[in-house]
Amino acid sequence: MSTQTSKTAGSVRTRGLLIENACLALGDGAGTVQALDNVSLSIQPGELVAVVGPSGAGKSSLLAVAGALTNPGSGRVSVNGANLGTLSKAAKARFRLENIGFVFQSGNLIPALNAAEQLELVHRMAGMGGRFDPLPLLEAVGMGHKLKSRPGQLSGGERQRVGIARALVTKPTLLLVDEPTAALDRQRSQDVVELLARETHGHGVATVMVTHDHDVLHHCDRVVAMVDGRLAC
Ligand SMILES: Nc1ncnc2c1ncn2[C@@H]1O[C@H](COP(=O)(O)OP(=O)(O)OP(=O)(O)O)[C@@H](O)[C@H]1O
Repeated sequence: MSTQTSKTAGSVRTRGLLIENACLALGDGAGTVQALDNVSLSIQPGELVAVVGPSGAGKSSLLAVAGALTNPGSGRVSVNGANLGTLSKAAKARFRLENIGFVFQSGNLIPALNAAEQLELVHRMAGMGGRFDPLPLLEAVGMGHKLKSRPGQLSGGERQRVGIARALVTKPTLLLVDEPTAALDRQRSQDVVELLARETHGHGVATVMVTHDHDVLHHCDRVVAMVDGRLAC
């Protein structure tokens, strides 16, 4: 598998996401499950990779270690050259906010905020400073005309679009997407994943999308399958 690298100050940095030999055991005693079993995966900037597999295969665990939410028991996870295992808890939280975008099943928007405010909040929380105009990003996802709409006034597909725009506010290196089409009909599922592909390619983001929806896989650059904590590419 080829990996894109860049030279900085004499050292070689791997861009995008690099997971090397990650193992993660969950539960304890006789109930211990090997959620990740020696998983290695490299995703380059501008690449949309789908992760498929049966329930319990380890897909959420993969997103959790890639997103610095869980430390693997062994192995190494790097995002844009930064080894997540060396970061303190606080540094990890900061790194997540500044470098990693998350998109969840239902959009996970804040009910009281309109579309523009959802994006403005992330901009403020990330301490990005300066004036922020949410319109270009919302226009990019086809939601420029619903700036003032709250989640309750939007369809499932529209909420998902706002969720994608919100995840892109910080210009993340890595976008982690969990079942984005679970609540959507066939056409909206196609639209949302097509949008993810466009934004991934346009912004040079490394995107990992967990999905059970095989109808959307043709939008992805690569599909990897997980079974029993292992990647079967
Ligand atoms: N907190 C936990 N304690 C113990 N075992 C766990 C825990 N969370 C997950 N597991 C187990 O780890 C394995 C991987 O779970 P994971 O949630 O990563 O799978 P998944 O592929 O995302 O499943 P699904 O498609 O159903 O969401 C499963 O066997 C699961 O039962």
